[in-house]
Amino acid sequence: MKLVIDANIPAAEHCFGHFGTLTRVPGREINAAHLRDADALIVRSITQVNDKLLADSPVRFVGTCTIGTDHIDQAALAQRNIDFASAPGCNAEAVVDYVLSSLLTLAERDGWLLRERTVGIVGVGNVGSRLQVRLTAMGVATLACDPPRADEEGQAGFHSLDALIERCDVLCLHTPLTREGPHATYQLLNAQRIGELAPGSVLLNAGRGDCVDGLALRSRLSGKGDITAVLDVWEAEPAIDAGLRDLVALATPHIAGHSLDGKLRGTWMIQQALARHCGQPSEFTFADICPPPALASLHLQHALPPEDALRLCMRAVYDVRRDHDALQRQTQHHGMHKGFDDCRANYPLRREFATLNVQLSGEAIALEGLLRGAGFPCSHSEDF
Ligand SMILES: NC(=O)C1=CN([C@@H]2O[C@H](COP(=O)(O)OP(=O)(O)OC[C@H]3O[C@@H](n4cnc5c(N)ncnc54)[C@H](O)[C@@H]3O)[C@@H](O)[C@H]2O)C=CC1
Ligand SMILES: O=C(O)C(=O)[C@H](O)COP(=O)(O)O
Repeated sequence: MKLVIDANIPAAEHCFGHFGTLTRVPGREINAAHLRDADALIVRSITQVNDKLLADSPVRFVGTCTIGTDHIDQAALAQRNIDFASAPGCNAEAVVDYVLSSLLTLAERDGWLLRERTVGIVGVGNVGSRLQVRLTAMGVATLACDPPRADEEGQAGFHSLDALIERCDVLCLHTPLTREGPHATYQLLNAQRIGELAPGSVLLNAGRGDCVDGLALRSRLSGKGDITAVLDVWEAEPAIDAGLRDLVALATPHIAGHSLDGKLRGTWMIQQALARHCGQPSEFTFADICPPPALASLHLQHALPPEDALRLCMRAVYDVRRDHDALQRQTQHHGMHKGFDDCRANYPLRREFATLNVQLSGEAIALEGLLRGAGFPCSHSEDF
């Protein structure tokens, strides 16, 4: 079997080598010529998989090691009888880590407390529901908006987007990009809704760039300048709008889900799907390919203000400011397209909160509920 695979997929040889010959190509460069004699195509989110790409190809399986599928023309695949798999939820925990890191960083910078804010979650699927669970466990009020789920499950527990805009201090977008249907998300946050955001509110988008009208956001930020934005995803990636980048409090290059754990989980899920496609048993578990973290535990032994304790643990694992600084630096030196993609291709090793065990003793034991809620496994230690 011949496989064409995005060069930026970790553990590719380990997961796919036993299926046949691998040709590794940077995701944005994969073209029809690469697929002329390929049997399977394995991508991440930056390869547009459509009729044009598949026109002369014998490919029978396409897998994307990502949650999002808006880069895949699934109708074109179905028409050609090509088996398709994505990796739902693979990096959802990493996105939640990103959101918490961002909100706690802004809270510190601007002098507010997350537990005193109401967070609106738009799109309550794998990412949004995990975010809601963690925030609730941390004592933070949340409101959920998910009209497709509300249609299916009933309205209880769901609110309209307009209600969230009216009632929330923070709005987090975790919707897929869809352009058709009653709940299409293309420019869900349009100029009118951006205009309605209350002064002092925070808008965070870690779904897809096209769900927010970037021009309207730019004009609100540069005009009144009375809201704060966090953007991980952008219109026209990788050639993002420099003006908007400069106005956004935390600007990152589509890396919210880029934990090693999340990427490996995506690779592993697609390896399983390819094994099913080939009628082969899957040969290894996720634990076989996921290495132990370099930092496995830390010990807190004295009382700390709760959000300081959270930031301490969080930054031992992941600090969103590093990704913000890298995007500024790389795009200023290399231009938008190259700078944005370089940050992603050379992304430093990042693990998830769940890989850090927080040992607690003395007065710090009182922090257990909060830290567990935020996603850190905790244990008690009397050894120090
Ligand atoms: N920034 C990043 O690195 C990452 C971004 N993503 C993006 O986040 C999106 C969401 O991820 P998951 O939660 O795992 O997907 P999911 O498919 O589990 O959940 C998406 C939810 O959004 C809801 N939804 C659809 N249209 C809506 C609308 N108009 N208003 C409100 N809710 C709506 C759906 O009903 C569903 O519950 C992905 O589709 C992907 O585009 C995912 C992973 C990483
Ligand atoms: O899973 C998704 O959906 C994502 O957006 C990915 O985490 C983004 O990763 P890349 O494929 O863009 O590296």
